[in-house]
Amino acid sequence: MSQRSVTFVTGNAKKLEEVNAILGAGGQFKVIGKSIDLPELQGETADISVEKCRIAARQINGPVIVEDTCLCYNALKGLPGPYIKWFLDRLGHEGLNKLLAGYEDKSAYALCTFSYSAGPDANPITFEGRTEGKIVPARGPNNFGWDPIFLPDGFNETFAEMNKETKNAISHRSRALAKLREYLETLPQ
Ligand SMILES: O=c1nc[nH]c2c1ncn2[C@H]1C[C@H](O)[C@@H](COP(=O)(O)OP(=O)(O)OP(=O)(O)O)O1
Ligand SMILES: [Mg+2]
Repeated sequence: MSQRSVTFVTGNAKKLEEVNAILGAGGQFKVIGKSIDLPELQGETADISVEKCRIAARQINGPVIVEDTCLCYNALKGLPGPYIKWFLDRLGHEGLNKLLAGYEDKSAYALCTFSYSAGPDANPITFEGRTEGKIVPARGPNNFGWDPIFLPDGFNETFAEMNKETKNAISHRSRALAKLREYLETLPQ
């Protein structure tokens, strides 16, 4: 079995670490990280991911994957969604909890949308993964984004408290990557 190389364009080292651990497991795929902070559209998540992917494919001039991650509050009808990066940056974990102070419903979901492009002229294809949970006051190490405030359904530990293997088994990212992997396996070598 020969190994396939996949170029993942992201400005986020933690994402790359997880994609390496998930897609790289088993040795079938070799993930090559390219650190470029790509411009992002406003709008629906799938469109953001697709446009990011087009830009990345042009810059790399070859096959690429990218992803866009959302944190969506049900009480806020899906917001902050794709804008979570800026909400987290300005409000912090406490502010992200306070946003829900006026609501009983603390439920939220993490949504990861990968896009794959075969090259600069190809149309990107998207793969989504979603994990349901709720927003809680921060618990656990503050190593990756909003992990300390996301408590996945069925668990007593936040994403930040659980070990990496557990997060990677149930995360939005791993669910999207399972679909992407299946697709990549159908491509000619
Ligand atoms: O599993 C995760 N657990 C906790 N936090 C996370 C996760 N995944 C992304 N995040 C954070 C990073 C950023 O604050 C925002 C998504 O924004 P997003 O544009 O997708 O990521 P980014 O700009 O850091 O990297 P990229 O260059 O791939 O766009 O949520
Ligand atoms: Mg980004």
